Amino acid sequence: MSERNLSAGSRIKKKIFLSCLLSYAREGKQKLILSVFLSVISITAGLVPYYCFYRILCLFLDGTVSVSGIWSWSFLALGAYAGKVLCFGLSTTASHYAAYHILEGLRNRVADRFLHAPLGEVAKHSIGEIKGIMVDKIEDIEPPLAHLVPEGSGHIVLPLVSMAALVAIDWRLFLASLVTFPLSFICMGLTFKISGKNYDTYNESLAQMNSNIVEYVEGIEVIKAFGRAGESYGKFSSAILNYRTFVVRWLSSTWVTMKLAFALFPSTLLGVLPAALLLGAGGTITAAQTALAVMLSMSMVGSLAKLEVFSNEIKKVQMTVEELQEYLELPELPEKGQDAELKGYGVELKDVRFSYEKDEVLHGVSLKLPQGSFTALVGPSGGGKSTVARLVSRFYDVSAGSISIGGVDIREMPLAQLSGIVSFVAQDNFLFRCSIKENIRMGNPDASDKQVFAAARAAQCEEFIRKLPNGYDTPAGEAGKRLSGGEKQRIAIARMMLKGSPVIILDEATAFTDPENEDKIQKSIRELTKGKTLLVIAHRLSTIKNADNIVVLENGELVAQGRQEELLMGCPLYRKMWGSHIGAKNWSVGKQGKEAEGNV
Ligand SMILES: Nc1ncnc2c1ncn2[C@@H]1O[C@H](COP(=O)(O)OP(=O)(O)OP(=O)(O)O)[C@@H](O)[C@H]1O
Repeated sequence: MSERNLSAGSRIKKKIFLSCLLSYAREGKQKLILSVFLSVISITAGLVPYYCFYRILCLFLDGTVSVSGIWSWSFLALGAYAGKVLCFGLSTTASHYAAYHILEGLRNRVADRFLHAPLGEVAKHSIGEIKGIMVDKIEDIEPPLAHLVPEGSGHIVLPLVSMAALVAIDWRLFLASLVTFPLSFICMGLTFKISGKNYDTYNESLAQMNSNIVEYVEGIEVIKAFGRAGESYGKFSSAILNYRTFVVRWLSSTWVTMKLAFALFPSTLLGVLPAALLLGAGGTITAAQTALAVMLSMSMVGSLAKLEVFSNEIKKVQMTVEELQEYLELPELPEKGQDAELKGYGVELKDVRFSYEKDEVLHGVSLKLPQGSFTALVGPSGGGKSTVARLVSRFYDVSAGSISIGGVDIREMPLAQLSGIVSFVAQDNFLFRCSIKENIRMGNPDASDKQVFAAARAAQCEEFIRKLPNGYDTPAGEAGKRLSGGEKQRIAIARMMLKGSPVIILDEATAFTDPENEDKIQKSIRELTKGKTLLVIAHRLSTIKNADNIVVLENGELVAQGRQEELLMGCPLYRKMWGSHIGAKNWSVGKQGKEAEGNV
């Protein structure tokens, strides 16, 4: 069991898991109360036919039997039975409604936590693990939740009423009904103890299996390319085998105690039947009371058996909620509630230090991006360029120092305000499962189709979108498979253009684009970002040579900054990078028999 799980587990023990669940029911709460109420009526109504039968028996035994008497008790029994069925149906409908509200609340809460947590916290969990908890585990608690509260409360009431009736007939009958309880409790306790011990291992092997499945499917291209199909399939199938072996062993370890508990707990008849017969034979109770005692004892069997199943289910729900707690309490980036008043959209980094884990990757970076300026961030790989971009977008908080926009520390403004101000286009861009048009419109949900098309044209998307089977209406999932990396990047740029935010960060945003299109996109970007604060990270130095300020970052430190001419004169690292870039360009253009320098 991981440390994270341990701490989450100990935290939840202080909370009552049921109240934690109910806190997510919101408008489903009234339905849940209604469901409990209807269930208690249903179960109590289920006892009425037994009572009616007892009264009919009394009529026979007393010699006062009449057709009208039998009819009226029979009608009452039938009416009560119909009421029981109706109330039960309404009760479970209401409880399913409430259960799905709780599931919705839990999923929304986890999704919201992921959105507000630092990216590092999200990255600690594999996709398989997250899918396992958000889809499967949460779904698994629906059936117990929908049946547990309404039916459970009804099944508690019925044995209580039956036992009270047994006390009313003769208290010894009540004691006799409890005779199998101690042994069944011992067996149940043992079952819980054995299951509980293995629950964390079960979760780990389930998460492992989920992760391997996701990895296998996601990495299928690499697996094929490197001829690792056999090896990867082996890893995948051994995770499934491990899971199966563990679960079978786990179930076998509790089989005997669980079955004994299930058999003994509802066996009230074992004590009540001999006791009722003895008391009846001795004349302490009447023959009708003897029959009623036996019927009452039999009426409890179903409820007690259900209660036992429910106790198992409750334990499972409790364990799932304990596990969920880690996600429900994922640390959030602290944020202010009210929009901050900014003095413009200039960005400033003051002595910024940052570590993803132990090692510091930015060592006191100070940088000013005046409003409306074009700043380029260049430097060797791993120097910290993308980290700066992620920090300005507040995917993480700085470890020391500060970042401000318009003179306000970005930690002092709500995340929604910041995301409205900053547009971030990364190298790998994600397309959502909706049409290409809607993917672009995500930049500004209020944009008209005309504005969406204009942004797509400016980002050089129009030509390839028109070639898709349904043009702009092609689903991105379908199109995603046939779009190149560069085309996906251009869609992300169109999205950014439509958003029109005052601070724009492009992190290798055109790296996959061919030179001809890149040139056009760069022109559009420059046109559309006029007056905006632009931060561009690029390896192709020709795309940023006209920047107002080129910042060279190496090993997490700012080595030099200035315009291209100044850096070529005063920064050996930049000169070397430029030389390599020109060399590479000469080589590629030279191959096509063109003049390189003229194009730079
Ligand atoms: N999520 C992460 N967790 C831990 N370390 C990270 C993470 N992302 C980046 N790093 C490390 O931080 C350092 C800076 O990485 P960063 O991606 O900012 O560099 P970069 O200059 O953008 O590199 P490149 O030009 O190759 O994109 C590197 O040493 C990298 O290994």
